[in-house]
Amino acid sequence: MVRGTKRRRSQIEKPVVNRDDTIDVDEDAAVGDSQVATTKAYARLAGIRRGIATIDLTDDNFVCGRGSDESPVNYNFSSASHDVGLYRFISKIQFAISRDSETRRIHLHDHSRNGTLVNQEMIGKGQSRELNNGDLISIGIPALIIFVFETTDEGQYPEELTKKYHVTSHSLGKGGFGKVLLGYKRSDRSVVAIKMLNTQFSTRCSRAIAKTRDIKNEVEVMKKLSHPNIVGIYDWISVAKYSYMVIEYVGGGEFFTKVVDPKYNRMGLGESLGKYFAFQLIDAVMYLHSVGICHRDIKPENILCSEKTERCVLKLTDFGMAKCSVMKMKTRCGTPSYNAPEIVANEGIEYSPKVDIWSLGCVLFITFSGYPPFSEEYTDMTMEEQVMKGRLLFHSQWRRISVETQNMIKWMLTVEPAKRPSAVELMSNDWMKCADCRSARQDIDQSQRNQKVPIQAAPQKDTNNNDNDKVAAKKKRVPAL
Ligand SMILES: Nc1ncnc2c1ncn2[C@@H]1O[C@H](COP(=O)(O)OP(=O)(O)OP(=O)(O)O)[C@@H](O)[C@H]1O
Repeated sequence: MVRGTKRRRSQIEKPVVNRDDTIDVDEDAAVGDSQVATTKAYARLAGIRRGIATIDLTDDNFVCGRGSDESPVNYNFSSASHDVGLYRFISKIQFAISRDSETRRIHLHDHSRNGTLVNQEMIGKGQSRELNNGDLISIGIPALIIFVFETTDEGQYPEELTKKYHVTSHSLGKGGFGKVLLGYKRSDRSVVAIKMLNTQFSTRCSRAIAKTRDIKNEVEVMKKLSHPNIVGIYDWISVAKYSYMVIEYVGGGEFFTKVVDPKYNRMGLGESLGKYFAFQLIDAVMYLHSVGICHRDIKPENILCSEKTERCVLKLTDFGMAKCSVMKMKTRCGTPSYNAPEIVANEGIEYSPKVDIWSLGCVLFITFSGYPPFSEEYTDMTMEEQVMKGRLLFHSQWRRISVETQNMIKWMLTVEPAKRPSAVELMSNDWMKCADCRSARQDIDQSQRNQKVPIQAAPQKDTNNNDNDKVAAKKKRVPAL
């Protein structure tokens, strides 16, 4: 309890703190008075940071902050006072929430000098903003997310989903069949990505029927997999028009964005960083093939980065095209510029998981050099011809890349599948015995150790230079939104 807040507490209404969801809240803050508790909540502040309660909003006006004799509050954050990284940002009056009795619209009013953010956007002292279901509320900086605002009257998402997850309005990206939203598991408040797929068109559009089948297949395949370089799946909920895949949150964006980052000047990521990523992708593909799965759509857009930092853990995703490789694979699928010659030939002849090695070769070619090996833009021959001939152009970018690396890429891009290496052959090659590959291994192991700690938002910068704070921040994973 923050000193001075207790005596005045009775003067303003207490919030109802939802016990199901509450962690480490002191008794006084946790118990609402019975008069208020019987009133139906119109909205809820779902605490998603350790020590922050979930608060049912029943009254049209609600105030929170550290509180004091002069500034009484409904919720005083005393349960988070141990959380130095957060508590130092909280003002006596942090923000207020009001509901218009006529329009029923709900607004957040920022009263803090450090500021309150809604969906990562600073509101600013004295400013207000309307709140909508799923909005994220942070304190001071975007990464310090403390609440998900949830209205209680909306059936926006199916109960099967919302009883297990807080679904936020924060979009992580859009795909061909829907969007990906940030979410939190109710059980441990860990962060997840919720991929919403619209299956409505399945009755009308044959391509969408295929995609509906893909979703089931994608889920079945993902459920079989467990590897640090492959996005994990937690849940799959399918209700009416929508399918919701609850998957591992990977916060650093697409690998594609990294490869084309202007800071590399269209020159590629270079030998050292390239090998660091090559090791991870070869390891992921070696694992996939060892459990009998062929991805069939490996490309930089289907690889996610754990962080926005230069060195990060890569995660292979989008298993919509994946297939159990003991089954016959004949279908022409994937992305043309990454497709192996045996797929491009389209002769209905069976192909093998070596098609993934070809696609991986294309990904690594562009990773090392900054330009794709095969493209419609190379006008001297069609892309099909380029692929069928395995025609590779080594421009000046390759001058800074070793001959050994060039040979490895050429090996992966061998037209004849039988002569193309398997992932095991790649991994056991001397090329993989290097400091960058060892460093990748260490970083993967470290990220797995970090994942055992419930994932929570934490400050990105330690401006106080407080050692205890630094240790605490290191233990937590910061979702880079
Ligand atoms: N697990 C995740 N964690 C964080 N962000 C993600 C995650 N999965 C996807 N995203 C974000 O959402 C965007 C769209 O992802 P999605 O997989 O739906 O795209 P897509 O491959 O184009 O879609 P489709 O599966 O329909 O082909 C990605 O570019 C990425 O920015």
